[in-house]
Amino acid sequence: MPVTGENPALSTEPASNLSIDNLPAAKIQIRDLNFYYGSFRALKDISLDIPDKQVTAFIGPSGCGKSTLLRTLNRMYDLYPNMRADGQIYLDGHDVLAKSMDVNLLRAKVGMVFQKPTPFPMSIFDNVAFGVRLYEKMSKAELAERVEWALKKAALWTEVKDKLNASGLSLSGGQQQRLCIARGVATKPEVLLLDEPTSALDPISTGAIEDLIEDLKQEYTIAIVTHNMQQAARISDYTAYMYLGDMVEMGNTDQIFTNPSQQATEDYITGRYG
Ligand SMILES: Nc1ncnc2c1ncn2[C@@H]1O[C@H](COP(=O)(O)OP(=O)(O)OP(=O)(O)O)[C@@H](O)[C@H]1O
Repeated sequence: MPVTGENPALSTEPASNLSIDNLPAAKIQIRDLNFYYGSFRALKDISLDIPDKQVTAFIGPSGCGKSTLLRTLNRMYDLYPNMRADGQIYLDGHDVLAKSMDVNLLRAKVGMVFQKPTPFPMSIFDNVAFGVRLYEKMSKAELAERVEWALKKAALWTEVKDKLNASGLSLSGGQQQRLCIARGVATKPEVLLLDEPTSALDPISTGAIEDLIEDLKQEYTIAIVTHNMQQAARISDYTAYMYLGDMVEMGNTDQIFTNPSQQATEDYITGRYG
């Protein structure tokens, strides 16, 4: 990570809308973040910390800006000329929004898995090896070892170890999503962004991916967008509730689900919203 826009002063300053006791060290700090699609302001002065090696869930009604926030964290919007972010995002104190930020390196550190499984039209092995080949130089044996490691992490190895040359597209939906997670962890990112990763999956595949998230948080910082309130309650340590581009409240998941400080949060989680 190039040393650009370092701002160590931020690291001890918690964001003001957090109601969190003993928040672990922040991996990502977001301050006064606004995001625009053309003239439409989809994120409004968002400030929050994403704690290191924890699962943070983003919940809120459709269109409130959850995916936009996630995509801002690894600058997925960069290719679109009419989209822009202002404010500050720091990853370990490095300014993510700085022009000088190496975006490829950023995306190697901050991996993303999307709602729909998106395997590349290539073999299972090549799907997982894709990002590794892009970012690292290693021998064939080392690459094979890394692919096996990633497939094991994604709880897919036993199902595919005898058909690594088969197309990624030949797998079931749940397997394809675990393949995408394997591709996501293969580059050993520090942060994993999961945008509704189980919304297209059956309960068994969903359970497998939830177990996997629990396991992955030992090593990775995870931010997940989910519409499934039970899922947020089951797998996250912290929960942030968003509404119409605002960050209404963030807190310990138990506290948000049992004793939120905002009426709007309570209305949403108890199903009274809308
Ligand atoms: N490419 C785009 N161009 C213009 N506006 C967009 C674009 N993508 C999203 N928006 C708008 O930005 C706002 C936030 O959208 P976003 O997809 O982040 O919401 P969300 O909370 O993730 O919704 P959902 O839960 O339905 O996925 C919405 O008003 C949406 O219409």
